[in-house]
Amino acid sequence: MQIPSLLKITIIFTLCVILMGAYTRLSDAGLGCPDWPGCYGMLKVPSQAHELSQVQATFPGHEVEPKKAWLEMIHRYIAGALGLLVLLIFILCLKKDEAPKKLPGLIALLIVFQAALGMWTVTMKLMPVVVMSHLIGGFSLIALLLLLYLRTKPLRIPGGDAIARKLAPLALICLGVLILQIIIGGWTSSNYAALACTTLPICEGDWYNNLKLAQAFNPFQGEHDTYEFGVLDYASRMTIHVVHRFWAVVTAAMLFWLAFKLYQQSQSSLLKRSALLLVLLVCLQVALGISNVVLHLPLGVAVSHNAGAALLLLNLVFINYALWRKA
Ligand code: HEM
Repeated sequence: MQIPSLLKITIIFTLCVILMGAYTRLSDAGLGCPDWPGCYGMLKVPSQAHELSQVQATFPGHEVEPKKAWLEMIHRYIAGALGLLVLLIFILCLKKDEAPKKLPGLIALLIVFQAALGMWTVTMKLMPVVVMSHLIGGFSLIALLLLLYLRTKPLRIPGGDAIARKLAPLALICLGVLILQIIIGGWTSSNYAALACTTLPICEGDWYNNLKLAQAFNPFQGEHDTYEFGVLDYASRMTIHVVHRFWAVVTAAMLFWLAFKLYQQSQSSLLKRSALLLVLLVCLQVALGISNVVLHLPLGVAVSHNAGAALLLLNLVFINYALWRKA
């Protein structure tokens, strides 16, 4: 199989792993298996009588919840399969003279680090800074895979669009703004701050005087037996939520501006289509964010909000690549 085809499959597979991770976390199944890499020390979820009595002996006080444990194990197995795909891509790139070497090497290192973050997510009992880093690791992985795909593909992307090329710095700033919004989103979900503010357009009560920025964004939250369901007080959670909403306004405005400029100035139909897709994705993402609040975080909407963020990131990586690429 050709490297670009393999990369295409791997990118789609990575999106599935990211969504499965979000589904697992939102189903409160992140600690479905309290150990790593096995589940209660086994390759599959313990279900037989003798396995359950072994669990009682090695994990006293723990009760196996099959649904949660399976979600966690399926996520681990498909993430393992993704690791093998990434390794295969790395080997194929090493073998092929004209293929890039550094980028696949970086991706291979990233997936090893991502596996370590997956382990720490469990062993450090859902510590928010680890959970958020794991989410960012997944997003970085899919973005770098797309970059590699674009670099290995015989390109039909315009490189000589001199007018649109002037928009490259704006596109890069927009990418930075979006990445920050994704990080704040990850911080919102890993601190269980989604429902700390349920009115629109801003929070209930005297929210402005209750903002606690320093506490809300302190990555060190002290020692706790578990961070499941969050350890921050209400005001800090509300602050995180408010910042995510405010930065969403900045993000949406910047991305709309980029899309408008790109559509207006680009000579290429591919870039014009990317600009239209950007507008569509921003509208969808904001609508899903608002639905998260109004409908009290239904699983399907929350997972779709995660997918929307990943697609926005991919679109902006593509636009940046097309604009920054040498003619
Ligand atoms: C460009 C706009 C936006 C982007 C890129 C974005 C991105 C994200 C990301 C990446 C997450 C973490 C998802 C996860 O951990 O699975 C998140 C969470 C969240 N976002 Fe947004 N978001 C945007 C706009 C909004 C808006 C406008 C609202 C509400 C008015 C909103 C409400 C939320 C809520 C409530 C969560 C927490 C969900 C949870 O606990 O799983 N977002 N966002």
